[in-house]
Amino acid sequence: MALRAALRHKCGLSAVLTQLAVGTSHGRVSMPLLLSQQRNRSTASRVSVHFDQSTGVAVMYMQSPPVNSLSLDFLTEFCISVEKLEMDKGCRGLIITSNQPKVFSAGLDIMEMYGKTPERCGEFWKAVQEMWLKLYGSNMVIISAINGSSPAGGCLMALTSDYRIMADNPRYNIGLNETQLGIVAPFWFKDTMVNTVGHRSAELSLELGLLYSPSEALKIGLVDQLVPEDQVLTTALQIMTKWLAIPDHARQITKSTMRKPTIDKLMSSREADVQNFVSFITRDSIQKSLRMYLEMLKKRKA
Ligand SMILES: CCC/C=C/C(=O)SCCNC(=O)CCNC(=O)[C@H](O)C(C)(C)COP(=O)([O-])OP(=O)([O-])OC[C@H]1O[C@@H](n2cnc3c(N)ncnc32)[C@H](O)[C@@H]1OP(=O)([O-])[O-]
Repeated sequence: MALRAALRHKCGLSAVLTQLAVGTSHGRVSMPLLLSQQRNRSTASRVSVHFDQSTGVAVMYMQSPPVNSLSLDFLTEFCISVEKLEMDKGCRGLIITSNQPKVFSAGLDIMEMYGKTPERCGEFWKAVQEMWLKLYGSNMVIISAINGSSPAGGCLMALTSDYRIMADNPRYNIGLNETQLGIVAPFWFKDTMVNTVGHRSAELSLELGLLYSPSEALKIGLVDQLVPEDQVLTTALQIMTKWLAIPDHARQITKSTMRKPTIDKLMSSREADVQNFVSFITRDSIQKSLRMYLEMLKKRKA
């Protein structure tokens, strides 16, 4: 009851305490749950958060069909959910995974960058920054349970985690493939990649817009562990237990020491970064590249 009241007080949003049992398909496990998320009256929730108070671990399922692309609506709901967990002192660990088949996240929603006004593009980019800041600077242990492909912004999301576990399925890929769309990953995408795989691998990866198979991603350190597809979430829960055995304050200060310079760099230039994105993405030549890429995606499907 106290937690329920606290959540209401802190978030100003409805928090629903409920006991649920989650099925065992797609690597999901059964556990008692606290479901705490924003309810949207007109649309289905794009994220679903299952919080086990007894372990202090929340599992966040992205469920925005068809491919969990990061639209403004998705990012808004996602950030509210992360913020609520961050404010809940009982929540020490967060696992991010997907409820969509074959895809973790297709990255930024291309339709948010194509044919939109500069104002709308700016609003969208602020939301992308917000997602990165919330995840990369989180006090929680964050583990990505990557149960499908994860290109571009999907890869960025995974890169913000403390640990990445990917399904060992050669049909999936992960990487910052922005140059293949004719667009440029901003400095903070690049810095997050460099911090993870080192300068040379990041340089090759970003310039060529490489998408890596799970085994290639493991080789360069883009992911930390591969497991059979049906074990991604259960492994994430096991690994989380190890991370939570470290005293929070020591781990959090260490994490902050590692990440603060990268975070400060964006914090000190957020507005300039928005202006830079808007002027770049609204160029005719970039809009043409995006249109061609969208057509290619449709053709590939046909
Ligand atoms: C400076 C900026 C930095 C930018 C960073 C980014 O993240 S840029 C983003 C870079 N991202 C990429 O390059 C990833 C591009 N996507 C893919 O490579 C594949 O979709 C997949 C591997 C994620 C899933 O394969 P699959 O065979 O399971 O699925 P499928 O291919 O059949 O697609 C189903 C439907 O979803 C649609 N749609 C897909 N992605 C996006 C999107 N991001 N957005 C919007 N829509 C998207 C697709 O058109 C199709 O629509 P339709 O025809 O039904 O109306």
